[in-house]
Amino acid sequence: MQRIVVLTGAGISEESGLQTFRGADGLWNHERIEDICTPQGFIRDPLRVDRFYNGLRALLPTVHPNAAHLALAELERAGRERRWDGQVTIVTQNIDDLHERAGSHNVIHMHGELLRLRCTACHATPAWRTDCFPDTACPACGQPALRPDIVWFGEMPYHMDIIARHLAECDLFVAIGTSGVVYPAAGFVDSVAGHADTMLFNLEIPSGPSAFDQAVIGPATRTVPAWTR
Ligand SMILES: CC(C)NC(=O)[C@H](Cc1c[nH]c2ccccc12)NC(=O)[C@H](CCCC/N=C(/NCCC(=O)O)S[C@H]1O[C@H](COP(=O)(O)OP(=O)(O)OC[C@H]2O[C@@H](n3cnc4c(N)ncnc43)[C@H](O)[C@@H]2O)[C@@H](O)[C@H]1O)NC(=O)OCc1ccccc1
Repeated sequence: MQRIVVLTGAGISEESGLQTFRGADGLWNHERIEDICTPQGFIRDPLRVDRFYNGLRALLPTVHPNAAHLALAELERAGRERRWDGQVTIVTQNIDDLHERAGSHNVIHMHGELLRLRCTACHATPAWRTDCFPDTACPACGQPALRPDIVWFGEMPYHMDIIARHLAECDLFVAIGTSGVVYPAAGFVDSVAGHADTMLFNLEIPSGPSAFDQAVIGPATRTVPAWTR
């Protein structure tokens, strides 16, 4: 049984029409990380943070999974139906729902999900609704303590124990569409060195010596289906 862990970043959703963070027209070119993607920024100006994520939430119904998302979902299905002796686990840094909409089930959102909220009082994670604002009462405890269920800088990513187990057991680690700048995700390739082969699918070779055994350069909608076929 081949065990594959696939780490995905904003680059896999770029051809679906979702901006990346650091590309030419990246999200971080228009907003300061400190204002939008830190707990301090949310405390300082929750409406501004809400406006930013509502902008992304409004986009989501207008975009669709692309050939790279669909290829990964098909690979998972082939494993489940024993057409291939293997298992795929997707660990995504993305907060969009395109992997699930493509049909993938084994998806771990280490940085949270755009369509979820989290109550800082009772830790419930209700689904986001259009009529939700920072002062909306939590449906579980009634406290006005809801925030986006997104991992911001300085906060511990989700499911790190499950992710660590999958990384320890995998024999192939694949990274797709990520710049390898943000930790702990950027350190996963080093953590599997010695027990797994490693492949990178990206538009460009990241700077510095590549930690990957193999790099496949090009748009993910072309390179990923060619790899899974
Ligand atoms: C900037 C960096 C140096 N800072 C960090 O890493 C920090 C601090 C830190 C921790 N450890 C360290 C070690 C060293 C240095 C710093 C640190 N890390 C943290 O704060 C993390 C949390 C980080 C998570 C922050 N949240 C995000 N996202 C959610 C929000 C949101 O989404 O709005 S990060 C966000 O940026 C990250 C990078 O983005 P990418 O997805 O890689 O996108 P990017 O635009 O950068 O690149 C796109 C790539 O795709 C390629 N591409 C483009 N188009 C295509 C295409 N068509 N096809 C193929 N490829 C393509 C491009 O070539 C490019 O390479 C992703 O993780 C993404 O989720 N938390 C934590 O460490 O907690 C500790 C802790 C421990 C105990 C207890 C408490 C706390």
